[in-house]
Amino acid sequence: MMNDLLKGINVYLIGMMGVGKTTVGQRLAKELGYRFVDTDVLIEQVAGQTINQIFADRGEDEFRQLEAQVLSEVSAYTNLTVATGGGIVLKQMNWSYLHQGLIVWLDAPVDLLIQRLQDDTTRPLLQTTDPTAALQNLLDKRRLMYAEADLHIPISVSDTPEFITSQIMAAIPSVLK
Ligand SMILES: Nc1ncnc2c1ncn2[C@@H]1O[C@H](COP(=O)(O)OP(=O)(O)O)[C@@H](O)[C@H]1O
Ligand SMILES: O=C(O)C1=C[C@@H](OP(=O)(O)O)[C@@H](O)[C@H](O)C1
Ligand SMILES: [Mg+2]
Repeated sequence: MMNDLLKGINVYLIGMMGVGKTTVGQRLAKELGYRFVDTDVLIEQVAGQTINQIFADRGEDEFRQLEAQVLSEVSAYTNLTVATGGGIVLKQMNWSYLHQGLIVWLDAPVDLLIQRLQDDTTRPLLQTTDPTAALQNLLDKRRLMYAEADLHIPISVSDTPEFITSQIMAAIPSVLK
Protein backbone atom coordinates (compact mmCIF):
# COMPACT_ATOMS: atom_id res chain seq x y z
CA MET A 1 0.00 0.00 0.00
CA MET A 2 1.14 3.54 -0.84
CA ASN A 3 0.83 4.67 2.75
CA ASP A 4 3.45 2.14 3.84
CA LEU A 5 5.80 3.54 1.22
CA LEU A 6 5.22 7.15 2.22
CA LYS A 7 5.37 6.38 5.95
CA GLY A 8 3.11 9.33 6.67
CA ILE A 9 5.30 12.03 5.15
CA ASN A 10 3.30 14.94 3.81
CA VAL A 11 2.76 15.44 0.10
CA TYR A 12 3.03 19.06 -1.07
CA LEU A 13 1.53 20.15 -4.39
CA ILE A 14 3.29 23.16 -5.92
CA GLY A 15 2.86 24.98 -9.23
CA MET A 16 1.22 27.97 -10.83
CA MET A 17 -2.22 29.28 -9.89
CA GLY A 18 -4.92 27.57 -11.91
CA VAL A 19 -2.97 24.37 -12.51
CA GLY A 20 -5.25 22.40 -10.16
CA LYS A 21 -3.38 22.02 -6.86
CA THR A 22 -6.53 22.48 -4.79
CA THR A 23 -8.67 20.27 -7.03
CA VAL A 24 -6.16 17.45 -7.45
CA GLY A 25 -5.02 17.65 -3.82
CA GLN A 26 -8.44 16.68 -2.52
CA ARG A 27 -8.54 13.57 -4.72
CA LEU A 28 -4.97 12.64 -4.00
CA ALA A 29 -5.62 12.85 -0.26
CA LYS A 30 -8.48 10.34 -0.60
CA GLU A 31 -6.30 7.96 -2.61
CA LEU A 32 -3.53 8.13 -0.04
CA GLY A 33 -5.82 7.93 2.99
CA TYR A 34 -4.42 11.33 4.01
CA ARG A 35 -6.15 14.45 5.27
CA PHE A 36 -6.30 17.41 2.91
CA VAL A 37 -5.31 20.99 3.72
CA ASP A 38 -4.95 24.07 1.53
CA THR A 39 -2.54 26.74 2.75
CA ASP A 40 -4.70 29.51 1.24
CA VAL A 41 -7.71 28.34 3.28
CA LEU A 42 -5.61 28.24 6.45
CA ILE A 43 -4.26 31.74 5.73
CA GLU A 44 -7.83 33.02 5.33
CA GLN A 45 -8.76 31.43 8.67
CA VAL A 46 -5.73 32.86 10.49
CA ALA A 47 -6.25 36.32 8.98
CA GLY A 48 -10.05 36.33 9.19
CA GLN A 49 -10.01 37.77 5.65
CA THR A 50 -10.18 36.49 2.09
CA ILE A 51 -7.00 36.29 -0.01
CA ASN A 52 -8.22 39.35 -1.97
CA GLN A 53 -8.76 41.32 1.25
CA ILE A 54 -5.35 40.37 2.62
CA PHE A 55 -3.60 41.55 -0.56
CA ALA A 56 -5.66 44.78 -0.62
CA ASP A 57 -5.41 45.66 3.10
CA ARG A 58 -2.00 44.32 4.06
CA GLY A 59 -0.12 43.79 0.82
CA GLU A 60 1.70 40.84 -0.71
CA ASP A 61 4.65 40.91 1.73
CA GLU A 62 2.37 40.35 4.70
CA PHE A 63 0.50 37.63 2.79
CA ARG A 64 3.86 35.87 2.22
CA GLN A 65 4.63 36.08 5.93
CA LEU A 66 1.27 34.51 6.79
CA GLU A 67 1.91 31.84 4.16
CA ALA A 68 5.30 30.98 5.67
CA GLN A 69 3.82 30.85 9.17
CA VAL A 70 1.00 28.54 8.05
CA LEU A 71 3.42 26.25 6.19
CA SER A 72 5.67 25.93 9.25
CA GLU A 73 2.65 24.92 11.35
CA VAL A 74 1.36 22.48 8.74
CA SER A 75 4.77 20.82 8.51
CA ALA A 76 4.50 19.72 12.15
CA TYR A 77 1.75 17.28 11.15
CA THR A 78 1.94 14.00 9.23
CA ASN A 79 -0.39 12.20 6.81
CA LEU A 80 -1.35 15.41 5.00
CA THR A 81 -1.79 16.23 1.36
CA VAL A 82 -1.14 19.97 1.13
CA ALA A 83 -2.28 22.22 -1.70
CA THR A 84 0.00 25.26 -1.53
CA GLY A 85 -0.39 28.69 -3.11
CA GLY A 86 1.59 29.26 -6.30
CA GLY A 87 4.02 31.62 -4.58
CA ILE A 88 5.04 29.33 -1.73
CA VAL A 89 8.30 28.61 -3.59
CA LEU A 90 9.47 32.24 -3.31
CA LYS A 91 10.76 32.16 0.26
CA GLN A 92 13.93 30.13 0.71
CA MET A 93 12.85 29.32 4.27
CA ASN A 94 9.72 27.58 2.98
CA TRP A 95 11.86 24.97 1.23
CA SER A 96 13.16 23.68 4.55
CA TYR A 97 9.58 22.71 5.38
CA LEU A 98 8.61 21.50 1.91
CA HIS A 99 11.63 19.21 1.75
CA GLN A 100 10.49 17.38 4.89
CA GLY A 101 7.77 15.96 2.64
CA LEU A 102 7.38 14.82 -0.95
CA ILE A 103 7.07 17.78 -3.34
CA VAL A 104 5.00 17.40 -6.52
CA TRP A 105 5.12 20.06 -9.25
CA LEU A 106 2.00 20.31 -11.39
CA ASP A 107 3.24 21.97 -14.57
CA ALA A 108 0.95 23.40 -17.24
CA PRO A 109 1.42 25.95 -20.04
CA VAL A 110 0.18 29.51 -19.55
CA ASP A 111 -2.62 29.14 -22.12
CA LEU A 112 -4.15 26.35 -20.04
CA LEU A 113 -3.86 28.44 -16.87
CA ILE A 114 -5.48 31.46 -18.47
CA GLN A 115 -8.30 29.35 -19.88
CA ARG A 116 -9.12 28.18 -16.36
CA LEU A 117 -8.73 31.56 -14.65
CA GLN A 118 -10.07 34.05 -17.19
CA ASP A 119 -13.30 34.66 -15.25
CA ASP A 120 -11.75 34.19 -11.81
CA THR A 121 -11.72 37.13 -9.40
CA THR A 122 -10.06 35.39 -6.44
CA ARG A 123 -6.43 35.68 -7.65
CA PRO A 124 -5.36 39.26 -6.83
CA LEU A 125 -2.15 38.96 -8.87
CA LEU A 126 -4.25 38.43 -12.02
CA GLN A 127 -6.53 41.45 -11.60
CA THR A 128 -4.61 43.38 -14.27
CA THR A 129 -5.35 44.40 -17.85
CA ASP A 130 -3.13 41.60 -19.15
CA PRO A 131 -3.43 38.47 -16.98
CA THR A 132 -1.68 36.34 -19.62
CA ALA A 133 1.43 38.52 -19.39
CA ALA A 134 1.18 38.46 -15.58
CA LEU A 135 1.08 34.65 -15.54
CA GLN A 136 3.94 34.40 -18.05
CA ASN A 137 6.02 36.76 -15.91
CA LEU A 138 5.39 34.78 -12.75
CA LEU A 139 6.15 31.48 -14.49
CA ASP A 140 9.41 32.87 -15.92
CA LYS A 141 10.48 33.92 -12.41
CA ARG A 142 9.39 30.72 -10.69
CA ARG A 143 10.07 27.88 -13.13
CA LEU A 144 13.50 27.06 -11.74
CA MET A 145 12.12 27.02 -8.21
CA TYR A 146 9.26 24.69 -9.13
CA ALA A 147 11.83 22.45 -10.80
CA GLU A 148 13.29 21.75 -7.33
CA ALA A 149 10.30 19.45 -6.72
CA ASP A 150 10.80 15.70 -6.27
CA LEU A 151 8.21 14.89 -8.93
CA HIS A 152 7.40 16.74 -12.16
CA ILE A 153 3.90 16.12 -13.52
CA PRO A 154 3.24 17.81 -16.89
CA ILE A 155 -0.45 18.67 -17.35
CA SER A 156 -2.31 18.89 -20.67
CA VAL A 157 -5.62 20.62 -21.24
CA SER A 158 -7.67 17.42 -21.44
CA ASP A 159 -6.19 15.76 -18.33
CA THR A 160 -8.91 15.18 -15.76
CA PRO A 161 -8.25 15.51 -12.00
CA GLU A 162 -8.69 11.71 -11.78
CA PHE A 163 -6.05 11.14 -14.44
CA ILE A 164 -3.58 13.57 -12.85
CA THR A 165 -4.11 11.89 -9.48
CA SER A 166 -3.38 8.49 -11.01
CA GLN A 167 -0.21 9.89 -12.63
CA ILE A 168 1.01 11.11 -9.25
CA MET A 169 0.13 7.81 -7.54
CA ALA A 170 2.03 5.90 -10.23
CA ALA A 171 5.10 8.15 -9.93
CA ILE A 172 5.42 8.21 -6.14
CA PRO A 173 7.19 4.84 -5.76
CA SER A 174 9.95 5.99 -8.12
CA VAL A 175 11.06 8.74 -5.73
CA LEU A 176 10.86 6.78 -2.49
CA LYS A 177 13.61 4.49 -1.45
N1 LIG B 1 -7.89 18.79 -14.42
C1 LIG B 1 -8.76 19.81 -14.52
N2 LIG B 1 -9.57 19.91 -15.59
C2 LIG B 1 -10.44 20.94 -15.71
N3 LIG B 1 -10.57 21.95 -14.82
C3 LIG B 1 -9.77 21.91 -13.73
C4 LIG B 1 -8.83 20.85 -13.52
N4 LIG B 1 -8.18 21.09 -12.35
C5 LIG B 1 -8.69 22.24 -11.87
N5 LIG B 1 -9.65 22.74 -12.69
C6 LIG B 1 -10.39 24.02 -12.51
O1 LIG B 1 -9.44 25.08 -12.69
C7 LIG B 1 -9.64 26.10 -11.72
C8 LIG B 1 -8.37 26.23 -10.86
O2 LIG B 1 -8.19 25.03 -10.10
P1 LIG B 1 -7.54 25.03 -8.65
O3 LIG B 1 -7.61 23.63 -8.14
O4 LIG B 1 -8.17 26.09 -7.81
O5 LIG B 1 -6.03 25.41 -8.98
P2 LIG B 1 -4.87 25.96 -8.04
O6 LIG B 1 -5.20 25.57 -6.63
O7 LIG B 1 -3.63 25.30 -8.55
O8 LIG B 1 -4.87 27.44 -8.26
C9 LIG B 1 -10.87 25.69 -10.92
O9 LIG B 1 -12.00 26.31 -11.50
C10 LIG B 1 -10.96 24.19 -11.11
O10 LIG B 1 -12.26 23.70 -11.02
O1 LIG C 1 0.79 32.31 -7.32
C1 LIG C 1 0.57 33.10 -6.36
O2 LIG C 1 1.40 33.98 -6.01
C2 LIG C 1 -0.70 32.98 -5.61
C3 LIG C 1 -1.48 31.85 -5.76
C4 LIG C 1 -2.77 31.66 -5.08
O3 LIG C 1 -3.02 30.27 -4.82
P1 LIG C 1 -3.29 29.17 -5.98
O4 LIG C 1 -1.94 28.81 -6.58
O5 LIG C 1 -3.95 28.03 -5.30
O6 LIG C 1 -4.18 29.83 -7.00
C5 LIG C 1 -2.82 32.45 -3.77
O7 LIG C 1 -1.91 31.89 -2.84
C6 LIG C 1 -2.47 33.89 -4.02
O8 LIG C 1 -3.47 34.45 -4.85
C7 LIG C 1 -1.08 34.07 -4.66
MG1 LIG D 1 -5.37 26.62 -4.80
